[in-house]
Amino acid sequence: MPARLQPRDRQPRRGGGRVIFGRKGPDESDTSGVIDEQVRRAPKALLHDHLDGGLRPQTIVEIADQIGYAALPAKDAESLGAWFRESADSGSLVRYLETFDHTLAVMQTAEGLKRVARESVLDLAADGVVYAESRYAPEQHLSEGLSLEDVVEAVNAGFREGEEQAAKAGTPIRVTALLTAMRHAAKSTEIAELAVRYRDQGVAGFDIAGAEAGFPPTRHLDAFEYLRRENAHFTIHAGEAFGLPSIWEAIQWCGADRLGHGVRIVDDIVVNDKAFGDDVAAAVVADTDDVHLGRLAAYVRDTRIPLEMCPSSNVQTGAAESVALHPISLLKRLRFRVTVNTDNRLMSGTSMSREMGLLVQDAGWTMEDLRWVTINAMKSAFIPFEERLAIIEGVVKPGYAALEG
Ligand SMILES: O=c1[nH]cnc2c1ncn2[C@@H]1O[C@H](CO)[C@@H](O)[C@H]1O
Ligand SMILES: [Zn+2]
Repeated sequence: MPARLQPRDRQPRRGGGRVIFGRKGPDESDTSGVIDEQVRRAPKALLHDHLDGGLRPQTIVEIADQIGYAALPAKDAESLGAWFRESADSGSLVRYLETFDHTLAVMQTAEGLKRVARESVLDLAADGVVYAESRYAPEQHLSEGLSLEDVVEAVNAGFREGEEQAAKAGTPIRVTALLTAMRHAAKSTEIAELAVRYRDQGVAGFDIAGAEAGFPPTRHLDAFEYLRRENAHFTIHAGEAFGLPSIWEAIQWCGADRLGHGVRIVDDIVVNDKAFGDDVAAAVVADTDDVHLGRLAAYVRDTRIPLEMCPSSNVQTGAAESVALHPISLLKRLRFRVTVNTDNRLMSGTSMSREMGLLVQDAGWTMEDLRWVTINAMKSAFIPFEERLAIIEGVVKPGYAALEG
């Protein structure tokens, strides 16, 4: 029997009763502002954030106006932001992905890409993110004549400007790019080669994204085998809208370093002799002694494969019922290599602070848990080991220590 990792009585808390570093605040009814501020000030690391899913609504309106894009579903920033959140709330990944047509439309020029990239860095830095991997699919930005190289260089220029401005504003951040290939398309080897060509110029790795059902990871095996021969890093969106076969292929056929979402790994976990999905409410708070891992789930945990989990996004696409009942809390207690991410800040109306705040408020997470997932994320980042260590030791640990004091 594995050692019990958490006391049996830890139940998800809804609203009030928030916990700061494992203790309740002095006045329970008055801790929400304190914890929100603590979470915002805490150093955060983000591995899974789509550049084309994180635009400011105002920027979309302004660029659309400049380039004469007339198909926006709303004319002012506020209603446009609401439109994205509501449309993405469909319960289906395919419908969720349709909203990207409008963000991609304003990201077809070097100027547009650079602006979006710069602003995303500033927004993340202002939210307390100190390290981010930002992903996008270069093949989706070619409709106005840019080459793949033009796209990567424009985004990199925006990231560098954003980093400079953020440092000047007293919120230093390091941002690196992941190049995504779309899983329904046939450009993955070309994009993998692009990622390797720019590996020393701001690109840290590769990913595949898009509709999961019907497009298994092995469809892109050539790209993954090429990347492995090149000693390059990659993650795969798997186990979000499709279950275990997708995760198994991503790891055991393709050799993914990390999993994007991976939330359906719970399909290989039995809790109280029942499938996770049979009684999610009981499973998510179950005693870890009552949990049995199948071979794939055990492999993922044993080999410390990082899970890039995105609670709000999963609720919107129907991959999870709610943040309170999201499998991330059980996986955290089972000590999987769990990380917390935003996925698409625009479509979910979210930020790292909001995702973390929701886990505290709705699922009973503590600041200690947030520190743990932040260190998990830094350990799993695609930048070199000593640079990861420098951020953990020089930024994350002191940042949390200062909050605790
Ligand atoms: O959660 C997701 N699952 C699968 N694909 C996604 C998700 N979020 C965004 N994209 C897809 O990735 C592309 C490049 O950034 C986006 O254009 C979108 O189609
Ligand atoms: Zn994603």
